[in-house]
Amino acid sequence: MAHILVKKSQPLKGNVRISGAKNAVLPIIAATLLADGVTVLKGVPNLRDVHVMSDLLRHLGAKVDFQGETLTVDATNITTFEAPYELVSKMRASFLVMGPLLARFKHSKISMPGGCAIGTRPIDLHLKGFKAMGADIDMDHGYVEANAEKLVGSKIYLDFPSVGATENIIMAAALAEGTTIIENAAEEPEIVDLANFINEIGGKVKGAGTNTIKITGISSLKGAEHTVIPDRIEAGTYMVAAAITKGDIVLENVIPDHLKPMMAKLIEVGCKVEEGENSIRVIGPDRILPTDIKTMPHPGFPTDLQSPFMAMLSVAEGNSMVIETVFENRFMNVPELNRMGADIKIEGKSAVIKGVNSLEGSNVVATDLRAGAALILSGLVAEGDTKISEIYHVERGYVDIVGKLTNLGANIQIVED
Ligand SMILES: CC(=O)N[C@H]1[C@@H](OP(=O)(O)OP(=O)(O)OC[C@H]2O[C@@H](n3ccc(=O)[nH]c3=O)[C@H](O)[C@@H]2O)O[C@H](CO)[C@@H](O)[C@@H]1O
Ligand SMILES: C=C(OP(=O)(O)O)C(=O)O
Repeated sequence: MAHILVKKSQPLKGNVRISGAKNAVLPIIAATLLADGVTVLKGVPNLRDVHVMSDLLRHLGAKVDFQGETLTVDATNITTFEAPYELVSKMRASFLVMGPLLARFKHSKISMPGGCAIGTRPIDLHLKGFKAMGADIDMDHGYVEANAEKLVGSKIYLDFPSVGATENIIMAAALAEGTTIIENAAEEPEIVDLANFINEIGGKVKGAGTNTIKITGISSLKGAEHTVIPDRIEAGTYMVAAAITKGDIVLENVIPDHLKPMMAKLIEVGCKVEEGENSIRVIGPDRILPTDIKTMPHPGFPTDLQSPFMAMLSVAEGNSMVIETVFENRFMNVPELNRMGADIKIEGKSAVIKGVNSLEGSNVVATDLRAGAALILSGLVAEGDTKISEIYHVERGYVDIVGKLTNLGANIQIVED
């Protein structure tokens, strides 16, 4: 098992190219199951989660080839509709194959994704959507089995704008008979990218990016070529890296519109932010100013950047508050930050952060993907060595984070234990 060793670093400076979005490409790979023929995806990030999703599609019988940033899928001949525990337990997004399999083959059996470090993460809203379209759902021995004679378009109101449920229902509806309307749908940019992809393969999805999405079912879909949007969460993490190290970083390959909540907060904490057409420059202040953050579905502040922002606020000049409203257990990194000398107290959904003057390098554990990124950011400004273990979490979502930070001047390396 390897760990990441971070030493106190100089202000990070230079350009960093942002990779394709993990949370866009995973549902899009699932959606390739809807199409006959070959689909070519460009700008695909070389991440552990992308390899897991590729393996899952191969298990189902699809041909998948991943070279550089191009992923080619031919899902014309699917040989099984079952996703086993071994593959689903590696990554919750595996459950996104249920909608497309059900739509195309009227049958699907997927291991129930369990909870994870950040919360219980039920799938009731996904299933509510499939049932409304006419599927029978059975739960047995840890598996969810869905069967339908045919899927019929329906009006579905989501109790919460779940990203995954919105995606799974869009994919199921793409090949259903008639029209599906999703109300209180998630509005994240990744939903828009999925809808664009489905339209490129011949589908009819309207309204993605708003809270009402209308999908008109089509009888069959054909492969196409699509370029994945840049990763706004990876981008936000490098923006915090500039802020916390008093650095000056230009992010290339970003869509500034997707980063509005992050830019607004960074300006509040004292950063200078310059927006280009496909780039953003962030210049960190001498000392971070305190602020409050409340995570919300898009276009609110994203929960996936809550831990990196908290790491930054832990060294602010004053007190901040972070309220996590999306996942019930996303403060797992707090004890680790406190081990590094941060002063953070949790009260229910809120974390009260007393800014400290400095952090101390320690042995810490990456409890989840973004918690791991937060610890790397803290390590960049902590006195001494920070040794972060369980780094496979970080590798799920950041392409070559050690290489990209090193290019910006960070003192960071992977050490094989
Ligand atoms: C692969 C991917 O894209 N992951 C992202 C996706 O996760 P994911 O799609 O799992 O997140 P959701 O939007 O579905 O979850 C948001 C909240 O809704 C709850 N819920 C969800 C579904 C359901 O059927 N019932 C239910 O109660 C969840 O427990 C959670 O509290 O969106 C999250 C919210 O922006 C991000 O943090 C994740 O990075
Ligand atoms: C929570 C995340 O991902 P996942 O939904 O794949 O666990 C994330 O990207 O921060």
